[in-house]
Amino acid sequence: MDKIVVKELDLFYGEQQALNSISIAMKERSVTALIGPSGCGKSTFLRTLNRMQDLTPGVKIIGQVKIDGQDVYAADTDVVLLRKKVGMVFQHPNPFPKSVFENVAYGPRIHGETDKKKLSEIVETSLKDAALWNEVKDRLHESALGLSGGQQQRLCIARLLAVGPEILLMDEPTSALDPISTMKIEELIAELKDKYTIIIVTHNMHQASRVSDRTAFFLSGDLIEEDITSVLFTRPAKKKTEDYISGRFG
Ligand SMILES: Nc1ncnc2c1ncn2[C@@H]1O[C@H](COP(=O)(O)OP(=O)(O)OP(=O)(O)O)[C@@H](O)[C@H]1O
Repeated sequence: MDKIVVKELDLFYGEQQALNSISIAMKERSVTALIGPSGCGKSTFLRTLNRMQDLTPGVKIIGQVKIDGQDVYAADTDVVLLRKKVGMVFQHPNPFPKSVFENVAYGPRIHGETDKKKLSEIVETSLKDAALWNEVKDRLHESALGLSGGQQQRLCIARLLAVGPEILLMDEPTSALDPISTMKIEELIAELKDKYTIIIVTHNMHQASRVSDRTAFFLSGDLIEEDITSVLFTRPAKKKTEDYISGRFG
């Protein structure tokens, strides 16, 4: 079933158009990778899915984004609920300067959970689901800033999972990590897709082919081609895609 359906989406930063009539559908419980050279609009597109662009002055968006059939840009959309449902992980892990426990408990608390036992359960489950529990269970009350970069990124994922999202947006989640930490995040993505719909921006085509079911290739604000990942990388339909994946530019 389609979880996200985008139709003819244009985005302008002031006068400059950064997305040109993007149409794409993303299935529930699947991983879609967004690839393309720097500045092609991958991150911009990703941020339209949970209205992160609302925070950028001068942005104009035309077209439609529907999640579970609901128009994300409708006037009555509750943006706080939208961001609970559509969580985001960034390029650089950004845990709060608080304990491991408090990082994960933060979201549920904001959404009104006060029961200590319930909070402990949520923290444990979220850390387990983010494949971090075994590494931090004895240091839950130590600062999150003492964790390694890879652990911090998994903590940020646990922090998202704690509020019960359905869609996870990942903007180059491993670009600041070493190869082993990267591998752990990739393994985690493979596990998470049983429950969540995942969209990942990556500069790394090997990563796209390892983690995603479908890949979308962006160029200069256009969605050039979107297909099953193995098809896009072996038999692309468009010349521009072929040039990019064979390393002729970008
Ligand atoms: N806040 C902003 N204000 C103005 N222009 C912006 C803003 N953010 C991005 N842009 C422009 O929009 C275009 C797309 O940028 P975007 O960051 O989405 O590309 P990207 O494909 O994610 O690139 P990268 O891989 O380098 O992160 C670029 O031309 C960029 O300069």
